[in-house]
Amino acid sequence: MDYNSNSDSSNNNINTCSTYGITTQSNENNDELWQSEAFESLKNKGNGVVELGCGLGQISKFLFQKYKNMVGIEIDSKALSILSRTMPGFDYIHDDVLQINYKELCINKKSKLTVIGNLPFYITSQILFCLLDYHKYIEQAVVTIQYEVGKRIIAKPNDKNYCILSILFNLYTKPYLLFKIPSKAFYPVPKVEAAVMKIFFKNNYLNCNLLFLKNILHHAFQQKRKKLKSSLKPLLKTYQLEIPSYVADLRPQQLIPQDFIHLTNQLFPLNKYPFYPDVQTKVWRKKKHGD
Ligand SMILES: C[S@@+](CC[C@H](N)C(=O)[O-])C[C@H]1O[C@@H](n2cnc3c(N)ncnc32)[C@H](O)[C@@H]1O
Repeated sequence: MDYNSNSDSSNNNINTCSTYGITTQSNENNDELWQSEAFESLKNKGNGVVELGCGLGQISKFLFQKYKNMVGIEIDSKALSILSRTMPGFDYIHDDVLQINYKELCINKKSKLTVIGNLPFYITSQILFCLLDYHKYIEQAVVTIQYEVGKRIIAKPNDKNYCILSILFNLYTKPYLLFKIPSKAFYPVPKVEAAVMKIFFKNNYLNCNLLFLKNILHHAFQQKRKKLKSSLKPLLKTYQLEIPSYVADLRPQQLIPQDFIHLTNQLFPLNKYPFYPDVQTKVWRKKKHGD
């Protein structure tokens, strides 16, 4: 099966910071990223620029110079109280990034969103799934994440990192793993390596019942060493369906992302299992998170 990816998961294609003129030894030098080419494409005063976890403003101070209409989201009230003194005029929302309604934010800002952030590692995946649920309202994202998560996002079929994140980010976005940031660039030094990702959100929607797509992906990747005829058995049994012969003996890592859409439509066609994307807006996020 052919796989036409926009990214390359090989280590060779992951630049080091110095490729971007960023030496890696100090926070000061990493600051250059936030003033750099990563945001060249923004045309206005940054109406749609949203910083997730703005903290004490280490990144915001650079962004705010350029994008006066940006907004930061931060859960820590102490950080915000300091920020409001050090950066007067900076607009922020005191809330959990997982509870924000990004559709409303997009409408209020009259602009698709550019999401920026040095993401809190403990909820990186949940934030990424949340952004996928709001993909229609987001133009691009530039985020620091764990390097391992970045490798999973850009992984291709048959790569050991190929997983649900790889499939969804391929379907909804064009993801690029730009470069690694050495741990010592952070304080306190994290146990894992970090990397910067740039993600362009495609202007499309997935034409299938997303809840069944999710179900199929979960069953398939929960037991990813098994053939699909075995891993999907419980789901197929519930709906009294037969697995199509062309995928029966394959394992999930052998399918390209589009194959999963195709399979979903074969097993759960929209005319029998309708799906209303504007009503069912919470698909990829965990149920307990906000809408
Ligand atoms: C890695 S720090 C980045 C801080 C700052 N932007 C920087 O780069 O130095 C992550 C920030 O996200 C905030 N944060 C953590 N969980 C959050 C959540 N659920 N919603 C909003 N902010 C959160 C933390 O308080 C912290 O300020």
